[in-house]
Amino acid sequence: MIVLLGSSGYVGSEFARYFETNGIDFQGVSRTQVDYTNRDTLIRYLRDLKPDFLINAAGYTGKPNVDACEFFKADCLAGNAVLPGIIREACEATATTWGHVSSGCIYSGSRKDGSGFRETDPPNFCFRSGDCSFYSGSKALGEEVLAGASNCYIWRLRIPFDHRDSPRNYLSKLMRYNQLLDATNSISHLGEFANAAYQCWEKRVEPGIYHITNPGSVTTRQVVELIKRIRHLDKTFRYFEDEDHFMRAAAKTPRSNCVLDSSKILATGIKLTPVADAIESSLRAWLPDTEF
Ligand SMILES: NC(=O)C1=CN([C@@H]2O[C@H](COP(=O)(O)OP(=O)(O)OC[C@H]3O[C@@H](n4cnc5c(N)ncnc54)[C@H](OP(=O)(O)O)[C@@H]3O)[C@@H](O)[C@H]2O)C=CC1
Ligand SMILES: Cc1cn([C@H]2C[C@H](O)[C@@H](COP(=O)(O)OP(=O)(O)O[C@H]3O[C@@H](C)C(=O)[C@@H](O)[C@H]3O)O2)c(=O)[nH]c1=O
Repeated sequence: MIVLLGSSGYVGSEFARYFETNGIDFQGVSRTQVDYTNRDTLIRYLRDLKPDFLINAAGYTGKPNVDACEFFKADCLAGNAVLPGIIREACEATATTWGHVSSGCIYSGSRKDGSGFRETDPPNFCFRSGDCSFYSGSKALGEEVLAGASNCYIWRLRIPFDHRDSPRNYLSKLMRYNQLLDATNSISHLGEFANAAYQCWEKRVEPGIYHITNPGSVTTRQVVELIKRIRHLDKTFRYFEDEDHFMRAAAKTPRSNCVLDSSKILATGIKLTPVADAIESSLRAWLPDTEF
């Protein structure tokens, strides 16, 4: 059986859906049921339950976006930097193998030759490198806390999207923002992310860091072209002149826009659809949310 921390959240709900769809036995856990932010409580819980595997989909993202992390720094550090350390200690004390949902937002740009960052590249959008968002800094710290953990997968997710219209879905955001930042990004189909992360455990892939982004990268303009062509949206999309304009007009903190190399996970045999194809199928299967 799998323990799923943070099952009430956007990413946690996707893992829960995946387990339900595939008939996989799991227990979703919320802090209101078991205070998994307390190490002794978590150890007791794991000793009683003896799960085969634990997934940490809990953390602090800020709502509606990472700008909010600039105002709730203690929550952000507690959820993203301290909590992974508590889970590590509890999993080591109970010999539980586990996986942690991290973020690719600890990078900015691409490698000097234009290729995507690999898992071996040090973060360049974190507290140690200087300019970064508080969110990204806290996620990079969370990974530092996990350095050397032998029984742990670190899965880097980025700017999730799928066919479900939602305030957290990147495609929904692009359809609704008043103005867009043109940037180049590697991004993750949320369902494929949950599948690939679980497959790491199922196939007993070597623990360590994995970029789980759909192969390739896309510019904002390319995604908008797909939205226009497939969703026939009657909207004029406007763009910020540059990042400075974006920062002045719409953001409190800089965003990570980056390209990641996902060849490490692909080399394990785990499949991910090329990014443009994954976006296209999400838009074709689009489930609009009229209340949002
Ligand atoms: N959404 C995104 O765009 C991306 C998210 N991620 C990472 O995925 C993880 C989950 O994100 P997402 O599902 O979007 O987040 P949500 O806010 O939707 O859900 C996170 C869940 O974490 C639990 N939690 C535990 N500690 C805290 C805390 N200190 N503050 C807030 N919530 C806490 C809560 O569950 P409960 O109270 O029920 O226990 C909450 O529902 C995070 O680590 C995030 O960094 C990575 C890349 C992209
Ligand atoms: C606010 C805003 C953002 N953008 C762009 C900037 C960026 O490229 C993209 C996403 O920015 P947002 O502010 O919507 O989302 P943001 O909160 O930065 O999203 C991030 O959340 C955390 C939890 C992660 O880990 C990331 O992977 C990523 O999903 O949209 C616009 O084009 N226009 C806007 O008005």
